[in-house]
Amino acid sequence: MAEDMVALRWEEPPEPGDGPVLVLLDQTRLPAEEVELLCTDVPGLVQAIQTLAVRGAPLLGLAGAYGIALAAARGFDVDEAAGHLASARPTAVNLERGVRRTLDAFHAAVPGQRAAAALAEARRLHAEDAHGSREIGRYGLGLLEELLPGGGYRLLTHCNTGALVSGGEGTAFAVVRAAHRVGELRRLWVDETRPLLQGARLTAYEAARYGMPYTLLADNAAGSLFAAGEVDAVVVGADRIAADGAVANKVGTYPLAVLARHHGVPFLVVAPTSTVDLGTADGGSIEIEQRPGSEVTEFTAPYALGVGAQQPGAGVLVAPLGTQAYNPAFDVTPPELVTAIVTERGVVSPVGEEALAAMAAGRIRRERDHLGRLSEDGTAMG
Ligand SMILES: CSC[C@@H](O)[C@@H](O)C(=O)COP(=O)(O)O
Repeated sequence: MAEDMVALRWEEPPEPGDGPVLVLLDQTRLPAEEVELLCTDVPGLVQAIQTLAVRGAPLLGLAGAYGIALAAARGFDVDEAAGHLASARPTAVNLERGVRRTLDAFHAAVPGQRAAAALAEARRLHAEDAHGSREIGRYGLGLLEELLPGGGYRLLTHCNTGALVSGGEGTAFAVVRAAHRVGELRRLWVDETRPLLQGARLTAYEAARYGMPYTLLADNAAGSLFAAGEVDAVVVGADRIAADGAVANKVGTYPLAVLARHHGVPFLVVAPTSTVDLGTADGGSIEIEQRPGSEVTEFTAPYALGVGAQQPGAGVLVAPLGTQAYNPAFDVTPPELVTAIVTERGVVSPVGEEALAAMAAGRIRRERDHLGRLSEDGTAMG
């Protein structure tokens, strides 16, 4: 089995006196080439976040956390760095949380120990993410076994949620990996994920790497696939889950949820509890990132997508010059369309405010809660 890709790593200075480096696998260059991007300052990291060289909710959390550690180690103004990093992209709550956690650790330490404390906290988050990802795969597979007892799953996924977004195997893709490992992945349907093609460029890349049976489709081909009865379950990630269970994820997720409901297919959202934001009441309160229209009006070949090459005019125009484009990066799926949310603590189903709050408070009992049914005292029962 192929090794997991390392999406992000911390490199200590080669010589005393040099600063450490945050090394990112530049996701804008995949699948054409595996190129590393070296970040030595906060503006460089902010640019990498905004151009999607580093992306996906859990990895954004790690990038934010290590960004604070980098700022601290290199003697930059850490509070200023935190402001720039946390606001680099607005929708994935993990980014601001990764920044906040590390910043708090930095300030809590005594002077002289602060840079080390920030780095230790970033490393803790990294390890937690890897561990959480394993648990997510386990719970997700358990849920599939329960919902689809015949095995041989045909799963549809959107965007990219694998090792490229995580310290481990990812979120929704960790469930796909778990199904593949036990020989029950009959087909992975990969939505290409317009306009930046995270499905085609990244998920297909990961699926091929791990020898999965996968097929790529244009996003608008999903309807005919459901109609043909070819999808057993949809598995997607999340960028922010509001207190009522509304899910913000890559644009194109909501239409899949509507299709899934129409065709009676389970729609599973897979995310660490760090993506659940009880401070955001509902889907309407989630800020949705709007991206440049040029991502829609122009085609840019993946191998030319490198950081800096995403300026308007860098690609080939596919619409009349001056065309306005609607380009939200995410959409919101209402909780009533979500069959279950799979986290590293267990499965929440049905999705609702009370169940999510109990889960966030750690009151889901492991092993026995695949259906997430709540007992009188708010704990999950099997
Ligand atoms: C675990 S990844 C979950 C989400 O972050 C993922 O589905 C997604 O929408 C990523 O969007 P991106 O714009 O590529 O950062």
